[in-house]
Amino acid sequence: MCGIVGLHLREPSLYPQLGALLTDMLGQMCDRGPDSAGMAIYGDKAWSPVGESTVSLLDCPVPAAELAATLSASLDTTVTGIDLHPTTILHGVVGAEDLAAAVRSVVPSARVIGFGDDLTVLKGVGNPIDLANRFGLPSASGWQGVAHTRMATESAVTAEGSHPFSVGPDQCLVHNGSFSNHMSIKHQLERDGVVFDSANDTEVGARFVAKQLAEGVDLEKALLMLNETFDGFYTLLVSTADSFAVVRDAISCKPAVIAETDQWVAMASEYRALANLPGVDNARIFEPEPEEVYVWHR
Ligand SMILES: NC(=O)CC[C@H](N)C(=O)O
Repeated sequence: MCGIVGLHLREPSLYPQLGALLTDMLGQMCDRGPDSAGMAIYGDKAWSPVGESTVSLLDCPVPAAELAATLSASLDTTVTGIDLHPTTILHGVVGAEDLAAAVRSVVPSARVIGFGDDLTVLKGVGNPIDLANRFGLPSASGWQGVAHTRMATESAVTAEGSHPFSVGPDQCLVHNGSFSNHMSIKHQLERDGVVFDSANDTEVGARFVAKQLAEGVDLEKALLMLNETFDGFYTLLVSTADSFAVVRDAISCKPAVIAETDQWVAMASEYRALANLPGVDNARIFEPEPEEVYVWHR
């Protein structure tokens, strides 16, 4: 299984409710993925302050404040750290790629799991709703959020194997299913210089999409290329600094439902995760078609 939920808000008055709405959606999907969970929030002003970049990392060997002090000295700017075990968040007035590079050099054993101007990624092992509450997701705000509950198929149950996979700036990809040809695609990407963090099949999809985006391909085209390249089962929710997208494989046996109103676009593995959204009774609700790419822009 695995459970996916995502919410792209169009109506700014709903931004303060993003975390509460997403937590309720995630709670409905706990039984689809009890192993571990993760979430990506776009625009929370405490985790990703305006004008600063944010880096999320796993398994930081030192307290966030200590790492932040070291980074502040080496980058000559103020870096702030937040401990949300096992995730650590760092933000500062410095480019996201520069902050991520500095983190990798100061704490090479830690794993960068997200970076960007607007994005915070949180992941962990355990009951998804317990993790969400521990991270403080219910009080998060923002304009877009994605969450995932994992039942592992392709790699061990670890925080690094949990979704989202966020491997490009402000990008996030979550997956229900399993890719059947991911090893050959991974080897090709490695020959092209792409470096992987985990043995997970979903990371291959995320690295493939990130590579296309980095080369200037737009998100819709990148997902069409993914359709042409990847075999297996997949429902994917992919988000970027300004977009929210859904794509499924040709057979589409992994469930997905989309609901859309003037105020928001939401996607989930099952309708029950959408049932409490405000105004859902008047939403346009549909099941995404096989191999069709759906993209909404901010
Ligand atoms: N159950 C699933 O959908 C698993 C997704 C993915 N193959 C993983 O193992 O992380």
